Amino acid sequence: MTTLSPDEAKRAAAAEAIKLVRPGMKLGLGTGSTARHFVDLLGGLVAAGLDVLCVPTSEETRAQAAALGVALTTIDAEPELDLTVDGADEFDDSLRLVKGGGGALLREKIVATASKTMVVIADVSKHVEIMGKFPLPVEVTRFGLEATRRLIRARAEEAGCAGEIVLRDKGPGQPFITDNGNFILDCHFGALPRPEQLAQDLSAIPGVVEHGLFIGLAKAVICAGPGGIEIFGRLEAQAPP
Ligand SMILES: O=C[C@H](O)[C@H](O)[C@H](O)COP(=O)(O)O
Repeated sequence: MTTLSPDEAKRAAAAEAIKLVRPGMKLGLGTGSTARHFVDLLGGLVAAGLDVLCVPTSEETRAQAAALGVALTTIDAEPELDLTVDGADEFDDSLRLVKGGGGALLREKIVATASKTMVVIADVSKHVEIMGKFPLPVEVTRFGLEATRRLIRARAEEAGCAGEIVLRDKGPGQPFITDNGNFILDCHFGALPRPEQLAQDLSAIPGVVEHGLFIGLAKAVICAGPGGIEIFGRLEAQAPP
C-alpha cells in the first residue's frame, strides 16, 4: 500500500478528476491548494492540445490558469458549464460541504450552481462524520458588520449551534477582503446539528452575501488518502459536450 502525503493525496484526487475532462467542455475551476493541482494538470493537457474553455472561481485561479495558457471566459459569457472541479474544507457522507477557507465561496457557489456537474477533490482529512469541524465562513457586506454578526449568532442558536464569530484578517488590523470586496466572518460553531436549517436561515440575513455551506451541489467527492482513492456519491462518465 502506497502512503501518500496530504499534498500527494490532493494531487492524486486531482489526477482522478482530470479523467472526467473531455474536449470542448466548459469547465469551472475551483480555488485552493487542491484545485490548484487540478488546474496544473489541466494546463499540461492544454499544452498538449486539449481544447476547453474555463471559468475561474477566484482571481488567484484566474492568474494560475492564464499563466498555463488555459482559455478563460466569464460566467456571464458562459452561464452554463459542463463540469466544475473544486476542493472543500470538509465534506460528509451526504456530500454536504463546507467551503470558503480561501475566501472564494461566493464565486465558487455561483459557478458550481451553474454547472451540470460539480465534483469535489479532497484528501481524506476533509472527510467528517458531523459537519462543523472547520469554522464556517460567511461572506458579509462591510456595511452593517456588527448588526449582521448579531443576526448570524441569533440564527445559529436557533439552528442549535453557537460559538465565536471572528472577522477574518490578513494581518494585524487588516481585514481580509474577498474578490467581491466583502468581509468574511469565520463562525467557530463546532458541530452543526441542522446544516440545512442553518444554511436557509443564514441566506435570509440581509448582510449575508453567501455562506460556505454547499448542500445538494456536489455529485461526487473524489477523496484520496493513504489507502488510495475513494469515491463518495456517483462519478458518472462525462458525456462529450
Ligand atoms: O475558498 C476556498 C475554497 O472553498 C477551497 O476550495 C477550500 O478552502 C479548500 O481549499 P484547500 O484545497 O486548500 O484545502
